[in-house]
Amino acid sequence: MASISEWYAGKNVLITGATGFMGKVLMEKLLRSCPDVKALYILVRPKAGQSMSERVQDMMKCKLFDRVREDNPDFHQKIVPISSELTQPGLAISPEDVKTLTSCIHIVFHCAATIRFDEALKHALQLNVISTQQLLSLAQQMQQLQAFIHISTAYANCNRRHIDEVIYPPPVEPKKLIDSLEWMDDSMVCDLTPRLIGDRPNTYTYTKALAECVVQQESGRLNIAIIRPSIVGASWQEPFPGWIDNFNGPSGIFIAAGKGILRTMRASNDAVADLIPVDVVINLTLAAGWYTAVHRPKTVLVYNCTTGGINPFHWGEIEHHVMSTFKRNPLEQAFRRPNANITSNYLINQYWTLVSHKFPALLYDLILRLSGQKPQMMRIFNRLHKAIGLLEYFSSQDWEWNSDNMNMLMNQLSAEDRRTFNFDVRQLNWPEYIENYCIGTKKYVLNEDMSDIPAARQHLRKLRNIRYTFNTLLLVFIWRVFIARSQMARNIWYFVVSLCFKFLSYFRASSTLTQ
Ligand SMILES: CCCCCCCC/C=C\CCCCCCCC(=O)SCCNC(=O)CCNC(=O)[C@H](O)C(C)(C)COP(=O)(O)OP(=O)(O)OC[C@H]1O[C@@H](n2cnc3c(N)ncnc32)[C@H](O)[C@@H]1OP(=O)(O)O
Ligand SMILES: NC(=O)C1=CN([C@@H]2O[C@H](COP(=O)(O)OP(=O)(O)OC[C@H]3O[C@@H](n4cnc5c(N)ncnc54)[C@H](OP(=O)(O)O)[C@@H]3O)[C@@H](O)[C@H]2O)C=CC1
Repeated sequence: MASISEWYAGKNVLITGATGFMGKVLMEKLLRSCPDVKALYILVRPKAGQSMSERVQDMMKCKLFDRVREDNPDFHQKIVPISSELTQPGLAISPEDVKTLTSCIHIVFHCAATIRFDEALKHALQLNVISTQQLLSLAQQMQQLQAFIHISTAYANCNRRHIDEVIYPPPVEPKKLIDSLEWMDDSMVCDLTPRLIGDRPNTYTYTKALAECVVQQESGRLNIAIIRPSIVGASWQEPFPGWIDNFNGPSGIFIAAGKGILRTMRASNDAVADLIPVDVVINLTLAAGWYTAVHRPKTVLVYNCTTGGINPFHWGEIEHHVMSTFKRNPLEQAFRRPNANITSNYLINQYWTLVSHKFPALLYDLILRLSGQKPQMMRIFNRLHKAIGLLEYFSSQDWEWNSDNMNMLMNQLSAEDRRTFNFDVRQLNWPEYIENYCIGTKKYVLNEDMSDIPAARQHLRKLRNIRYTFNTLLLVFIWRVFIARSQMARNIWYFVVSLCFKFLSYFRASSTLTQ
């Protein structure tokens, strides 16, 4: 049987969400490991004042594509951008482009979604559900289509503790919800949202669950697979270790901890941190594309793409390795020395939030105000607290995912494919992975140079000296205010000092006797 790379040779691939984190890694891997792929059609919209082509050109200059560029400097010729706004009717694809896509596409990877946890329900529904429905309708018209791969999330059913590789009944019939929300104004939808999402934590997981149901309903004549990754993190091996380009999920938390901003967070030390490297997800996705097209399973196969059941690692261990990496490889211009602790205790967390977040922020803003600058620290902390609040649900509990289909797929691959499209997370060395992940946030998210580490260390030493000076001044202040003003406090203080003195004298005497 043809290898995976051979199967992709000569194929036209359609990718949505190609400008996103996973979409880019998917494109890179396809271009590098399947060099004979015919063309990658990518649906892109203009954004932030940049046209579609400017965005695509910028994207291809990205460091992620360095290895592909080395192998084939003309790789951009294989990329065909198609203008599309997924929230518009017909995905806003021009009739000519529809004609091209329906006549030539062999496989579709649907990665686009809004992954924000605070997304308004109407928008999340529009993008994650209705666009998926529209893309499936387009796919139905594709004459050469062999497989449609939908990227979902392992947390689509996070209201369950044990999650099998099946599509669960939806919380509501998607069509009914779409029809109802159509006539409601935004404030009505906003009021109704908590009732609708029920025991799910946000509109993201809710709409991703509905999208799975839509995929099943529309699966009719199509060959479909669903990939459900857990928390997608930096790359493990490919194209190089530690590739990451955003603040989503744990990345923003790691950065905030490395910068010394985040000192406390509610998370369970013993809960499994179900992180999955992005290259693992992409390798599995490409392999699932091949399997779906070649073996044409009778039902929609769902692949839970997780690590917890195979090679578990816990949030407490993550905290330890993140802190240790940032102490050895500090980030530039840290606010304080990195020292974050996670706790599952609400009151302890509230206490440390007050002492280690709010108080230093107020103090820093006061200094900024006094020096004529604009206060900013409290604003940063308010945003951080909002983000943490949205993530805590996922870091305070664990889930069990069945990953039989991932194992089945691995067994279907030849030894060579298993190496080229490696998704065997049993080999993942977590401490090494977390170290590369943290260094990746430094290099690729914050664009910091590794050669500046000595200066960053020097800055940490300066912060340590400031802290010692501050603590000494605080002690003197406490002494002045509380001790020096009250006779009783003074007596207690002299008593404690004389006790210490006696203790020391005793020790000195006993140590001279033993010599
Ligand atoms: C010592 C460490 C110990 C570890 C402890 C445990 C850590 C546990 C952590 C996590 C585990 C759980 C994860 C579950 C995952 C589920 C899996 C999936 O299926 S999907 C993927 C997940 N999706 C998200 O992660 C979206 C979350 N993000 C949002 O919903 C929004 O970004 C939100 C509400 C957090 C912030 O919204 P706004 O409107 O305030 O800000 P905005 O527009 O997003 O960003 C503005 C700027 O701030 C940066 N930013 C965003 N998030 C940041 C952050 N967390 N820290 C710092 N900067 C951040 C952005 O890059 C942006 O920068 P510019 O304006 O472009 O320059
Ligand atoms: N990251 C994670 O931890 C996890 C992600 N997933 C799933 O993986 C998939 C990819 O996630 P990820 O790459 O991290 O997400 P990103 O936010 O990085 O990328 C989202 C992509 O969707 C595109 N998109 C969003 N809105 C529109 C629109 N209206 N029209 C056209 N395109 C649009 C974005 O384009 P643009 O650049 O124009 O905004 C971008 O390319 C999603 O389906 C997500 O649910 C699942 C589990 C975990």
